[in-house]
Amino acid sequence: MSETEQFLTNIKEKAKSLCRHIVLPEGEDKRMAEAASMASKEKMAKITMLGVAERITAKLKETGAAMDMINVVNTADSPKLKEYAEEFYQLRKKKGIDMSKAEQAVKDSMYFGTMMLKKGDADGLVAGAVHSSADTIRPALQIVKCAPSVNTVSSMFFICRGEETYLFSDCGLNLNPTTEQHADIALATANTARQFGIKPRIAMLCYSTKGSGLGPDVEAMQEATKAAKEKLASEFEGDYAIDGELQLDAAFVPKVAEKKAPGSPLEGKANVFIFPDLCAGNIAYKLAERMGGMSAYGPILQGIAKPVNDLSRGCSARDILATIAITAIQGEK
Ligand SMILES: CC(C)(COP(=O)(O)OP(=O)(O)OC[C@H]1O[C@@H](n2cnc3c(N)ncnc32)[C@H](O)[C@@H]1OP(=O)(O)O)[C@@H](O)C(=O)NCCC(=O)NCCS
Ligand SMILES: CC(=O)OP(=O)(O)O
Repeated sequence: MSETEQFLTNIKEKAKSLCRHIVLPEGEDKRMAEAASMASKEKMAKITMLGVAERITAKLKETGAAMDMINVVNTADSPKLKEYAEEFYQLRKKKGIDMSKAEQAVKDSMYFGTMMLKKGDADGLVAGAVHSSADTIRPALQIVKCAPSVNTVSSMFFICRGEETYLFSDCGLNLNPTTEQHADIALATANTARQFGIKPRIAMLCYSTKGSGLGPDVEAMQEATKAAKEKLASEFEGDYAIDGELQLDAAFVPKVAEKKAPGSPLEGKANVFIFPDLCAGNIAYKLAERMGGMSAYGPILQGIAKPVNDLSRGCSARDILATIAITAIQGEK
């Protein structure tokens, strides 16, 4: 992992200029305290930490946090519980939730934090250092829901080293995307790239390049490429390139692209990689991070109405800090 990574420097600077309010529901985790402490000292965001207040405060003091930037909420006896339970009940009653279940649900910091976001009591949420991705993303899907005119919430990672920044998707949410979902994922990831100042060069990945391999998965990525091209042509604002189906080397190595995909608009210089399914995406990002020594920030949710971002349970405090910065930028108004 490079200390001079350009992406991290840039997003921290941008987040500082925004100083958004980010809620961390897993406030008792040591890495959360370390990340909150770093964010507070750099005046990167206002932070609310949820859990048992005494334990959180003790950990924050150990890290020398700037306490004027951090609010600690004892979730179990917050005066907001009643209001959040009522709202959660209204949102989920059609799904069979009664008032007593709603009261129980919002005592859980993950649901409490998500309700803070819903009610405008925070600008963004970061969790997943303790909870699995499913348990982090589910409350967001139930409460915050899709952004207007979006059908598919998806997730991506920023994969970084030195001056290099790549976007990988979907690595955390959609198990086996349909053709339509693949097109949504490609569009959403192109939009994320643009939001972070990157011109998207999108590769729709497979084990085959332009028909070199056979099978239903090849056909699926050919269909997905066609649908993604159509969606981008009609809905993406900005300059981009897209091609598929491509193997990773044909997407990423110019000399290999010349051989395997001559005439590809990507010319072996893709920076956005769309994976055929969650197995491939999740394994690929962990390979880049754990064997390739690159930084991996995410899963960053795309297409959700307000910024909620997940983490790997194996994350570091630095990963959390980067995710806080990304969340702040996504919430820019
Ligand atoms: C995220 C996940 C938990 C959601 O599935 P689930 O718990 O079964 O929840 P449901 O299917 O009941 O969906 C809950 C709500 O989210 C909505 N939803 C689910 N997936 C969605 C998507 N991709 N985009 C938009 N909405 C979605 C559903 O429509 C439903 O809405 P409703 O309850 O208001 O009707 C599931 O997709 C999952 O487990 N994904 C993989 C996570 C994972 O293991 N990642 C690997 C490590 S990063
Ligand atoms: C993103 C991810 O893979 O999360 P975890 O490592 O917590 O399963």
